[in-house]
Amino acid sequence: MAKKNIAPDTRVRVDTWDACVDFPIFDAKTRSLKKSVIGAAGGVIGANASNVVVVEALKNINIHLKHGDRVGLVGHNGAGKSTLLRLLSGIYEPTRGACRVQGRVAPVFDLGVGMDPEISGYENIIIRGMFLGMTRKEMLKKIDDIAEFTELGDYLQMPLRTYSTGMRVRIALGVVTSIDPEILILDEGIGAVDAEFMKKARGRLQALVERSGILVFASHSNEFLAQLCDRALWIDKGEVRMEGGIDEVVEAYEGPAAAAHVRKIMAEVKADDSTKASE
Ligand SMILES: Nc1ncnc2c1ncn2[C@@H]1O[C@H](COP(=O)(O)OP(=O)(O)OP(=O)(O)O)[C@@H](O)[C@H]1O
Repeated sequence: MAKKNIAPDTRVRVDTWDACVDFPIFDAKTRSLKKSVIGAAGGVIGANASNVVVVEALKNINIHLKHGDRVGLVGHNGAGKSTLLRLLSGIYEPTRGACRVQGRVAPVFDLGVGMDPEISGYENIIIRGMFLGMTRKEMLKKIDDIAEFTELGDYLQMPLRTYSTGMRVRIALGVVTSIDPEILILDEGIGAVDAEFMKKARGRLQALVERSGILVFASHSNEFLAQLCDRALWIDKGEVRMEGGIDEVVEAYEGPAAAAHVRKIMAEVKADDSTKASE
């Protein structure tokens, strides 16, 4: 894709300073937890000063993102990736430490939020856009373009409850890539679309990130990470274990074969981009 010379917006930033998120679990018994337990998956389980069981989902997170950063989050189940996305979206406040997000955030992870199963795809496009801060009038101007992008045809007149997960994701991606969020927060769920559609969406997502700022994307799919991001954070038991290029982090997390696959995809994306740039 041809890079446009747009001056980076220094106002758009994401910063966290020693941010922690604990979940108190009031109905768990501390007596059965003799000491802090570390299992293979999940955050550390401990107890707070009042002897209430707490899950330490995030611990001392320091991240500093600026315009143009495209960061992937990798890590085991329960490592804290979704909690971090929610912290950056303002859904969770840090229990300790601080988190400051400057810019318009569009979270695309809870496809249930801002969508109504009983109304049509068309109407859902409008309410999803309104959920992300657009007006009805602005959405009406964009609806034809979004409808065409989703390729859902007559299905757009059917109630959303008749859609598959991937069809819902098409609507969510169509809406989010048609508006101009400054900070885009995506998770795994977008992997529910088929490969061909993802290829199309990738172009729009990349254009969106170039136009408007920061992407944070949590995924177990190295393929999607390599397509959308250029840096990665390995989240492990609520902490940032490593930060670096996608291939370096995947190599440390999953080994050389996975890293080789990531490098192959990065090379394909680069070749694809230079073809488009010369067109
Ligand atoms: N609402 C909640 N209440 C209590 N504990 C929670 C809550 N949400 C997450 N946790 C705990 O916080 C830890 C981090 O969970 P999180 O969902 O952020 O992990 P993840 O890295 O996104 O995992 P996955 O890859 O499986 O989606 C886990 O131990 C989980 O049990």
